[in-house]
Amino acid sequence: MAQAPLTLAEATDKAKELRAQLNQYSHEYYVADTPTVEDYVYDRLYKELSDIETEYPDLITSDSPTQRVGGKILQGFEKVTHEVQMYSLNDGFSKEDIYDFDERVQKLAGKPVSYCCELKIDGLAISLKYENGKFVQGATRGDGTVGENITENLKTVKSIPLELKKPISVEVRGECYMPKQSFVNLNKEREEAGQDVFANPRNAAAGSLRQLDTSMVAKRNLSTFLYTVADFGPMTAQTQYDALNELSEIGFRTNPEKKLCQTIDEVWAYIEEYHEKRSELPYEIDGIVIKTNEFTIQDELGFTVKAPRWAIAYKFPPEEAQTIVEEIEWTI
Ligand SMILES: NC(=O)c1cc2c(=O)c3cc(F)ccc3oc2nc1N
Repeated sequence: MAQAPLTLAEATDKAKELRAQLNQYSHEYYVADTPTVEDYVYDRLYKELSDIETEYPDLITSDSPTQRVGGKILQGFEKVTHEVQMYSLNDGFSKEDIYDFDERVQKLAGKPVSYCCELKIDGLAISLKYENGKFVQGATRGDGTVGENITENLKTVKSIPLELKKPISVEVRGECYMPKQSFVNLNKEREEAGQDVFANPRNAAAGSLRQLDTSMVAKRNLSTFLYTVADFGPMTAQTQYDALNELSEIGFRTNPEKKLCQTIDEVWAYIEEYHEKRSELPYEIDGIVIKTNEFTIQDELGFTVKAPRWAIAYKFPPEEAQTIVEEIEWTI
């Protein structure tokens, strides 16, 4: 039976309730990877909200899940200057490089140092700015000082919160990537449509974020892992390991495979462990990032012109691209 139309007051309350419920379900699904409801439950509530917003467009808010579908055609991407430089990482390619890094760091720090180890996600570095908890700007790294404003495209990436769990102003950085399975599906579609295929998930993610039609980006199933706090605002973490947990607490998706290592031997064991596990992961990694864990040590060691002295990226030898695709096709 058709429901009696809602009054504006009823619609306002109902829209608020639906937004909160849908954003919670979306956080569980896209950020925490722990969905609690079936898709049809989400879809039914989404349609209810969408119908209310169609009836009362003034009720649409910037954090409404209906704003995720894109639908804007951009004229181009404006330039954004990073107030906090977005550096790159120095690379290491051998066990010796990693032990030399440890020797340099211990010497500079003048004491034993613990390391936070993270998988090196093979995607596109992004910077996200929030004011009073609301997502206001997203940008690419660019040359580290000037990047491109891709806010509208990043709004369609479901794991990027449009509103944080706390109304704080922060700037965070991380990687936007395309899961392996999405990459295979996208290339299959493109091949069937007679289009060029992407060489790897990183290129596919970069190509997706450069789309001027935001509804195209929404369909690319991009995701994120956040790993750096550039402007802390009221965040209190004193170590990289704690910062990752704090990022997760305020609503960001962070990578669960991190490890706090007390010695470089533990770091090397972690590198070997994930070199083995690499092909089982649902996303591409091209190595391991090793960072001194304490921020006081990071501040002491500082940066060269190009990169932090307190971190190094161990790069895995390139995996045969074909084996990745063959392995996934086998699982379809
Ligand atoms: N691709 C990555 O998964 C990843 C990349 C970086 C960086 O590029 C990076 C660059 C800096 F100047 C400092 C810390 C960083 O930490 C990082 N941590 C990560 N997990």
